[in-house]
Amino acid sequence: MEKIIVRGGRQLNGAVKVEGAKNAVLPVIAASIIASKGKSVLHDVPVLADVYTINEVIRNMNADVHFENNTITIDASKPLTTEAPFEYVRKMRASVLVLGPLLARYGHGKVAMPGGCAIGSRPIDLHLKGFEAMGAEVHVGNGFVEAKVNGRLQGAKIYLDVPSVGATENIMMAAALAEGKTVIENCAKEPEIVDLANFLNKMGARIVGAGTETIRIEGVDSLHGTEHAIIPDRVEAGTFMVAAAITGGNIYIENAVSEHLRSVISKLEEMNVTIREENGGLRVIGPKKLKATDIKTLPHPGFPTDMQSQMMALMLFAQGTSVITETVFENRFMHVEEFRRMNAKMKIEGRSVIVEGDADLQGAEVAATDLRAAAALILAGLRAEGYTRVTELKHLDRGYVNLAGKLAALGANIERVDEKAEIAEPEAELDYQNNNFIAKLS
Ligand SMILES: CC(=O)N[C@H]1[C@@H](OP(=O)(O)OP(=O)(O)OC[C@H]2O[C@@H](n3ccc(=O)[nH]c3=O)[C@H](O)[C@@H]2O)O[C@H](CO)[C@@H](O)[C@@H]1O
Ligand SMILES: C=C(OP(=O)(O)O)C(=O)O
Repeated sequence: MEKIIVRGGRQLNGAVKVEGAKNAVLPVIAASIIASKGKSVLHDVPVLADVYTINEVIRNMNADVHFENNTITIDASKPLTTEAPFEYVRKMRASVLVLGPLLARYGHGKVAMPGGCAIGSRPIDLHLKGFEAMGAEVHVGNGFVEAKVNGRLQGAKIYLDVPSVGATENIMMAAALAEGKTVIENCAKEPEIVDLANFLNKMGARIVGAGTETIRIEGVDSLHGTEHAIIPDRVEAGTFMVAAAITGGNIYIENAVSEHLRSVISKLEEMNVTIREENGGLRVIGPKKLKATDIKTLPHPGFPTDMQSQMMALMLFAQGTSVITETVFENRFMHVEEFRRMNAKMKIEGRSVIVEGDADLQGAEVAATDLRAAAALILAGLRAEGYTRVTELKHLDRGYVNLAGKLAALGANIERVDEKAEIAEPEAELDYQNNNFIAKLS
């Protein structure tokens, strides 16, 4: 079992490059199986556990997948099988995104029903309602969801009760090959939706309006493989922004797209963090004193739930009390208990957490409860007193490429070790010339 050990107290400085976005590449890989002709070549693909999982899902369906040097080549032109078993869906809920492409191309798809996860119950009713509106028959039973249609899906007008990212993606992919026009109203507006629409359009789809609350899709008869570069990961960028802010450091984040990070930039600025656009990236400079603020997570362009726990770590060091309200997932506060192990003073009130600032945070052994919680605990460890040990790194590896290595390159005192190595290597080995930035900041 591996863990990350971080010792707080170092200011982070330097430059870091953001990878391609996990949440953009997963739907794009799922969409690649719609192509009945030609190969798709995807660039800037992050080397993540989730990418390996979705590659396995489509390989298992008979697609040829080759992943090397951040590029994936996918040939799905051979006949595919139309089933995704539980072993993949259990590892990664985004496996359910193959349902729309399968239904569109073959008139049939069967995927293990994704269960809930640490952040909430995460139903897929809106995906299924969309398929039904397009004429599919949907059956849920024996742990599977199966959708079929006789002939082609039919274009339809679909209103989403909540702007679900996954439902928008699944319906958009299905509608790309449906007969006639589909209109998705109250759809998700995330940058990853725009990236998927751009990919599908390069494959020959006719989609307009991605990034707004109404997407219009004119179905076409077939789609072909294409070449596409994945957009940069706004959540990874946001995580490094918090790393600069929490250590009072100065980090240049190459590839960070300010347009995708408006709400995060605005909240960090409220907390006194300096942020400048520079050569196609962002420079982030942490202040001497962070100011408390309040955050409410919302669908894009509101504040992203995937940055909620990292901001909670930052609020611990702000002057005053901050409040975080989580409106997207009903159970995304599992990390609060772990922060408390580090001596954080936090109170959960319904869907809000009241975070007491000026924390006297102390290193402790803590467990990641989801992938963003893993990052948040590491961020807190950068400024906590002593050693923080973060376990359950399988969550981190789903969504971050070498986070410990990248933070170390920026000056953090951080190591990833397996438990045996830690016993062999006493804490003293990890010690360093403490430049004590906390003293400088106060
Ligand atoms: C792989 C990927 O891109 N994951 C992201 C995606 O997840 P995902 O696509 O699963 O998230 P959704 O936008 O679908 O979920 C948002 C809310 O809608 C609800 N809902 C969703 C679908 C449905 O059929 N019925 C329903 O009620 C969910 O329970 C949740 O409360 O968007 C989330 C919200 O920005 C992010 O946190 C995830 O990182
Ligand atoms: C919740 C997340 O991802 P997923 O939807 O893949 O679980 C995330 O990226 O923070």
